Amino acid sequence: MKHKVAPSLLAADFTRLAEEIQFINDSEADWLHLDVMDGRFVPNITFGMLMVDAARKICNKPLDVHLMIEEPEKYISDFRKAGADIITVHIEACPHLHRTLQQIRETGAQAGVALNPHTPVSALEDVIEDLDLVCVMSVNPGFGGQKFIYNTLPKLRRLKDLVTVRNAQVLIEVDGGVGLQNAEKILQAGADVLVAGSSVYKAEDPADAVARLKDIGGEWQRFA
Ligand SMILES: O=C(CO)[C@@H](O)[C@H](O)COP(=O)(O)O
Ligand SMILES: [Fe+2]
Repeated sequence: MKHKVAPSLLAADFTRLAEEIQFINDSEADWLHLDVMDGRFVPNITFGMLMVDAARKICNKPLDVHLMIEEPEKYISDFRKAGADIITVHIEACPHLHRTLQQIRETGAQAGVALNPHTPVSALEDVIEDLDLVCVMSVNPGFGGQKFIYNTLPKLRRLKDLVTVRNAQVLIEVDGGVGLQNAEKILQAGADVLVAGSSVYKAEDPADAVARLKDIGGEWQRFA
């Protein structure tokens, strides 16, 4: 399966939001990634369901909503109604993760769980079958434009092994500091989805940046 690229709107020019969302339709991007932050789970506040709702009206590709919020279970149905296709919660914010994942799937959305850099892959052993996506954070969540944490690569290999051994239908997403300089290594370590904020939206030619990210690893993936 060819990997997916999901530009993160956080790095877009907010004075030209409609165009920046429309760009997803016109480029080779697979999904639009939306970073919801509450100022409690992470030390930053971004946007909520109104932005998801606005993006839904413009974007004709799946909306990948990354909830960096406490008590995400309170807002899942609102984000689904706003148009989220994939809803990802943080394992560190979910004392009843299994119930929260069921809640997401009951809305009809795909269920994702994100792991902060310090959270081990082993934390997923008992929920791997209840997931559609695992988002491996390769920066500490809260801000765009941070440096990729290289320990993420062995972590991805451990996650890929777990998914393979359990034959789980789970996509592995990597989020934070992803760009042309490291994408091939990330894909080789097992990623299926690259989230890319700054490396796409801050590029001179964002459509070309997406095309190049999509093109990486073409050969070894085809023969893998
Ligand atoms: O969730 C987050 C950050 O918390 C990410 O989605 C970033 O928004 C990705 O941006 P870059 O690191 O690619 O600039
Ligand atoms: Fe994100």
